[in-house]
Amino acid sequence: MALLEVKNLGISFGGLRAVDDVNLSIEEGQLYGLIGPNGAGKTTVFNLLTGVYQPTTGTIKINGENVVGKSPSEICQAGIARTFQNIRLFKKMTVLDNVKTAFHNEIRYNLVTSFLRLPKYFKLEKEMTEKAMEILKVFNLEGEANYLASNLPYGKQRKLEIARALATNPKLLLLDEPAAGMNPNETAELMDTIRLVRDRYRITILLIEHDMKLVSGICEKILVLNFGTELASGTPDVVLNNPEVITAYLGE
Ligand SMILES: Nc1ncnc2c1ncn2[C@@H]1O[C@H](COP(=O)(O)OP(=O)(O)OP(=O)(O)O)[C@@H](O)[C@H]1O
Repeated sequence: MALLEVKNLGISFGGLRAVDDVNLSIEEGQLYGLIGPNGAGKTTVFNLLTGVYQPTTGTIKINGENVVGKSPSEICQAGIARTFQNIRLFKKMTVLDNVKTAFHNEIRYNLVTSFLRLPKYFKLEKEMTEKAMEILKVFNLEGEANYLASNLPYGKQRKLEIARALATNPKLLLLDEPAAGMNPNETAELMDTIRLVRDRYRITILLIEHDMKLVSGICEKILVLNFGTELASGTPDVVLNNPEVITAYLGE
């Protein structure tokens, strides 16, 4: 059974069919790319997968469970986490605290424990700090743990967003243009980090990206959208050499 199984997914905004009859089957552990020209419907697919929008048609199953109709937080608990095209960190919080916010889904202590600073509070805080530091190490951000997120350079802010999404312990991680605004060195390093994250945490990754070097370098399969519909899908070498894809996207 595929980890993510999407069938006949569609949504309309007024008269515009932004996503139409999209099908997607992603195996556990796969690194999958979602590409297409501007306005093709890629971010809308992410918004549908994460419950931000409710589809007009179709089903979205994660490990066989249909998540259509669930709220974004319920979907996060079901195992789908995401990052955004424009960075959405808690800029006035430290790098460490940004990651720790992600644990509040799973680690809970009641108000009294927290208010009275009971021993359980310190124990859980220590555990969360250790777990967050472990994740920051994967992203080479442990040295900046106590910096304010806003003081990190752009490329590192992007990595911190991925670290925070990963801290929710997802089965499926959705990355919306993770390399946007990065220079070639930062992009190359990000590619290694994404591979490492997939291997170390055994998670499945679906990413939207315009950087074709990144897409062909790390994705095992690709789905191309154009005007909200599927234009092509398959391995990068087949898809990126498809004349229709070149005309619609690469040749634009
Ligand atoms: N909330 C909304 N209301 C109305 N139209 C919307 C809404 N969200 C998206 N759209 C429209 O749906 C279409 C698909 O947009 P979407 O942002 O998903 O494209 P995209 O492939 O992610 O583009 P880009 O690469 O530029 O980010 C566009 O025509 C967009 O204007």
